[in-house]
Amino acid sequence: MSVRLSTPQDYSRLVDKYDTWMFDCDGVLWHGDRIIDGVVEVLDLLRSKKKKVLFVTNNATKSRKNYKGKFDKLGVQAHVDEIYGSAYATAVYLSSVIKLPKTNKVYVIGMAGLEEELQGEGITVLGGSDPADCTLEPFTLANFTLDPAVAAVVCGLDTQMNYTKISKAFQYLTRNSDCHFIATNEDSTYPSAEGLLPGAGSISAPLRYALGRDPICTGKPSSTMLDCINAKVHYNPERTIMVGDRLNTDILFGQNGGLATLLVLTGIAVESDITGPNASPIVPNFITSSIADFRAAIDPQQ
Ligand SMILES: C[C@H](OP(=O)(O)O)C(=O)O
Ligand SMILES: [Mg+2]
Repeated sequence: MSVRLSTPQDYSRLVDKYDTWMFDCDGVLWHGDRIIDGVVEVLDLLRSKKKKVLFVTNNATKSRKNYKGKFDKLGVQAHVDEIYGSAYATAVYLSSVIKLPKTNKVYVIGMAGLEEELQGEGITVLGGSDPADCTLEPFTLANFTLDPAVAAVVCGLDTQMNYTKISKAFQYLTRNSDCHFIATNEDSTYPSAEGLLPGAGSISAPLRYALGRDPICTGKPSSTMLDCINAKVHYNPERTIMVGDRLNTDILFGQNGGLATLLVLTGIAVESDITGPNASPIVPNFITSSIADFRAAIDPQQ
């Protein structure tokens, strides 16, 4: 049963109870490039109380460095080592978990931030933002030469998705049975500033359907993202809380990692997801409308 936070004591007690706060980004801190009201004050409150703050996003369109630029632009204090994205988790998964040989290459359906993180791990990338692949020209196999060095296909949110990219990825995944199929994340939608848009899960869907095969997912709720954090940050899971807006990624990620979970209703999840006949079986520990509600925990005497 979830606890609905409501009184100033509820918020101040939660702040006191947890030392490490992991925040999802889209739908919790911002919608696109529009910051959610109250976020700066509440993050400042947590930092003033010496809380560890981490940012854990499934959005693979940006690298950690890109995100640092976004935080700076939005006036949110963040250090690049506090930022964990599914692009980074995917790069670490390829380099350190499956230990992809550096002679191999990766075909990417995704954007520059994902390419940057992969290249940061010494991985050679094909596709992605390459103009030759970002085309609406008809794709024909007669004009395609398979690169035998490609040993993995990575699929993330790609606003330049097209038939050429799906077809090339399909060739790599069907003509080489050992080729890894990896999705940065499986969010069906994501909350832009103007409303919902198809997410990375809707970008990999055509490939899944054509292949009849599911990818390995490296983003939330997969433990890969938490493994990346564990490799860099020391924290006590019992005094750590994951704050998210999507039940089947953020809250499930927190539960899988043995963390407390707080659902906010400023992003994907809506009231009917948590109450009523069609409520999700994924039940957060705590629920509040917005991160801004924690302003009630800011001592007016301070
Ligand atoms: C929605 C998700 O980002 P997050 O909410 O994990 O920051 C994504 O952009 O697919
Ligand atoms: Mg989110």
